[in-house]
Amino acid sequence: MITVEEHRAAVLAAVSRLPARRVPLAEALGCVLAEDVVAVLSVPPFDNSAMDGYAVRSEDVAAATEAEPVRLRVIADLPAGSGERPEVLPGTAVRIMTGAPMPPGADAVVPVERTDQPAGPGAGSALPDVVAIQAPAAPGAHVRRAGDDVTPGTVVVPAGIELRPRDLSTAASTGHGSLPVHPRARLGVLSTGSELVDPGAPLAHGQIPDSNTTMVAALAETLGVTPVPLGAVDDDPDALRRRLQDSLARVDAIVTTGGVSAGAYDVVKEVLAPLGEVAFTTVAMQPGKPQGFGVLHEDGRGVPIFCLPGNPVSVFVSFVVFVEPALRVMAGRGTAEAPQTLQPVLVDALVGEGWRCPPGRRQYMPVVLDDRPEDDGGPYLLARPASRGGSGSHLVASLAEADALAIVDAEVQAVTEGDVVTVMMVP
Ligand SMILES: Nc1nc2c(c(=O)[nH]1)N[C@H]1C(S)=C(S)[C@@H](COP(=O)(O)OP(=O)(O)OC[C@H]3O[C@@H](n4cnc5c(N)ncnc54)[C@H](O)[C@@H]3O)O[C@H]1N2
Ligand code: MOO
Repeated sequence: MITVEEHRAAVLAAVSRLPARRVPLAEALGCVLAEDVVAVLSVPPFDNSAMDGYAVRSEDVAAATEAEPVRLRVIADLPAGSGERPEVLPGTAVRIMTGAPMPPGADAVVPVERTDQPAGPGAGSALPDVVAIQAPAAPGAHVRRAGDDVTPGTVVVPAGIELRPRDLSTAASTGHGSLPVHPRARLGVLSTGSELVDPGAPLAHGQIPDSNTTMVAALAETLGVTPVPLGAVDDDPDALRRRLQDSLARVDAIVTTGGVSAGAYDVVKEVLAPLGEVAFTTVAMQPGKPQGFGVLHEDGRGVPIFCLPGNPVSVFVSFVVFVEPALRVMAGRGTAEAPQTLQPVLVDALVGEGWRCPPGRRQYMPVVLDDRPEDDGGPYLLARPASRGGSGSHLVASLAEADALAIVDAEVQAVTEGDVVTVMMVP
């Protein structure tokens, strides 16, 4: 048996960041930006109105009051998006909407509420011949200047960040329709086992719902990875071989579940072990002992393949401990040199109810966390097993109860009430 660290190091040595490519903004959310975003456009791109109202020459309206309004001839209407440039000469005004370009000659906007005209659409929205301005407007009033926010050439989003919705808005408003990113990985998800049927379908004797495909695909989505469901295959070596061959071109990595231990029908091992590219090993952990990992080659590209054990809790733990770090490296979000970038957050918890541990294997125990009422300087969280059945790798239904995985060293034989354990917060 090898240690968790040894297996994870072997995995990380074989994966690398996906090469950067340009993707449309709609596909860039959550991706790591490969190059600085440099503004091509100013924001705003032109002087424009901040209010619905009338574009005027400020000197024309300097003396305007409600009692003695200044009357200006309305020469044009400028909705946002208008490409017209009517010139505002002394004694005239242009009706203007928020976001429309300031017309030449005008240097201020009087909001519609400071005129004799009705506000809003509908009746009364016809363009008047004359507007009575009831308040003065200083030069620049309600005008948003071109480049107020950003001018061309400015770095607006730095390379290396994980793109958030507002970064995408910044890129769009500064002139970009696509960005160079380390793209979302596509993770092929393949379950094996002749006992599997689709979730929700009726079961014949001996059959069970395929819960692994759904869980692995959803785990991928929580990481911003695109799941590519490859279905469930029977314990038939030819069918598995064909499915893998047909799938390689459309994925960047593959997770299989099941078929990796010592059974007579453990088909994943049977098909992949002879290729020599995938090594099968046992890792000193519980659950998740049997593991396969390697790199398949397709068109000059390496496609890492994780062959996880079939038991659903083993799949969950193996995903978090081995697959997630690799996917984070592929996305450019983590590196082997900074382990905290590869896994969910670790915190301490006080044990409220103990459990037994397997000899010689590090245990990943699904636990429920409760807040502690005490404030004695100890951990704020209280941990107890998520399932009365302990850490059996088939106890899939109670996995939903768990908030975290308690990590217990291989030498520990039992965790008892009052111990402090490290727990990994899991999705
Ligand atoms: N003689 C030995 N037997 C087993 C060993 C061993 O060392 N020697 N190891 C045990 C451990 S530990 C594990 S974990 C499992 C791993 O087995 P496999 O990876 O070969 O998985 P399967 O046998 O295909 O399935 C195991 C279990 O999980 C259920 N399963 C499988 N796929 C799904 C799915 N998609 N959705 C829901 N449940 C699934 C399957 O029905 C089995 O009950 O091996 C032990 N045996
Ligand atoms: O290692 Mo297996 O995953 O215990 O159940």
